[in-house]
Amino acid sequence: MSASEIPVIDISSPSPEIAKQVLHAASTFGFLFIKNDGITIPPTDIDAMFELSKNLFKSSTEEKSEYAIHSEKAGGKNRGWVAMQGESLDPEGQKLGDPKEVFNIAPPAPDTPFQPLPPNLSSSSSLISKFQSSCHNLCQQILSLLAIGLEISDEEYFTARHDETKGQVGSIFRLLYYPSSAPLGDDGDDDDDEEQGEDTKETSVLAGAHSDYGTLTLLFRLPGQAGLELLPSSTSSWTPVPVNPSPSVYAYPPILVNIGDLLSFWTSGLLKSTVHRVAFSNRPGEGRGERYSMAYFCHPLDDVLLESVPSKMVRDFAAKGEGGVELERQRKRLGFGVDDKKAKDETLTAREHLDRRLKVTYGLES
Ligand SMILES: O=C(O)CCC(=O)C(=O)O
Ligand SMILES: [Fe+2]
Repeated sequence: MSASEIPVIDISSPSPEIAKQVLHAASTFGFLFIKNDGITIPPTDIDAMFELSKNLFKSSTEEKSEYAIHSEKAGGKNRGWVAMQGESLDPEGQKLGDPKEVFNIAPPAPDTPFQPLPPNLSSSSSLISKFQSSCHNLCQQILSLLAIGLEISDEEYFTARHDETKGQVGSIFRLLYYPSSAPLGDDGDDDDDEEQGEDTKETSVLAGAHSDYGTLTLLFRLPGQAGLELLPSSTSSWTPVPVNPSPSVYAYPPILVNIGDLLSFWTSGLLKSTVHRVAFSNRPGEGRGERYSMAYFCHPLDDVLLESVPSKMVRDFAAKGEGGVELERQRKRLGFGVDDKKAKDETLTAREHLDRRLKVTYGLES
């Protein structure tokens, strides 16, 4: 496939026809663009969030490390700051962690104070929570279209399972920063380059190959800072995805959406959680500029089960033998270890699944 095949869909007037377009993109590419009409997620908010993110990552290591990921100060598990090489999205393929910094912000839960934030974020907490709710609302609109596209009789099947007013969800809004680098060639760490894979002499991998853990991800990038590449299951070559597929048509870059592992599980693999990475091609003698991105990872309520959705289309797909939850698990290398009897034999909840993925990503002990 080529990235130009990923459709830009206008969902401002939802209809069964639009639902089919969303379903088609989700089951073919696992990626789609949503047209940003300027209202869905106001571009001024996107710009303001990027400015906040730049200020945050420019602050000193001492300031950021006060809010270290998983720490009490940062509000607990999966919240707060991840230092350079602090996480590995592809632990089997990469020896070193990703050369990026990250700050994870959870959505405000009912009756719970906003997670503690460093001063340069907390002074804009109303912008952050407005941005998070715009993202959440867009995810709900897409989920509603997917339920219609899949002909699930309960059109609220997905949205009810992502209703943030009903309890704790695993969603995370993530700011990402990939620092610039000096030209490669004489850094003396050839061994590490080799460990990272065959093509790293020509390509620096900034975020290792992975699929996202949750339901849906919304991804925001800056013009001139593309970097994202997909590995469609039908091919073995990495396909770059532009920030704005058609700048002359779309005044605002459309919002990139990708299907996460949970939607893939729920639909026995009919919807594709496509493997992707962030890479930069090294031209001899040239360094790499810094890169910023933001990802909103939409997850369900913690107690939602990883079970098949009631859709004839999903049952028919699974019956053809192309899909199935077990197969999906193997494809995504989600055998959580031979000792993990529960993951093998029982239906996990969304929270149990997320905790297992985080454990692998961060090398957590419990
Ligand atoms: O930085 C990007 O463009 C993508 C990051 C990503 O795929 C992720 O954090 O899951
Ligand atoms: Fe990702």
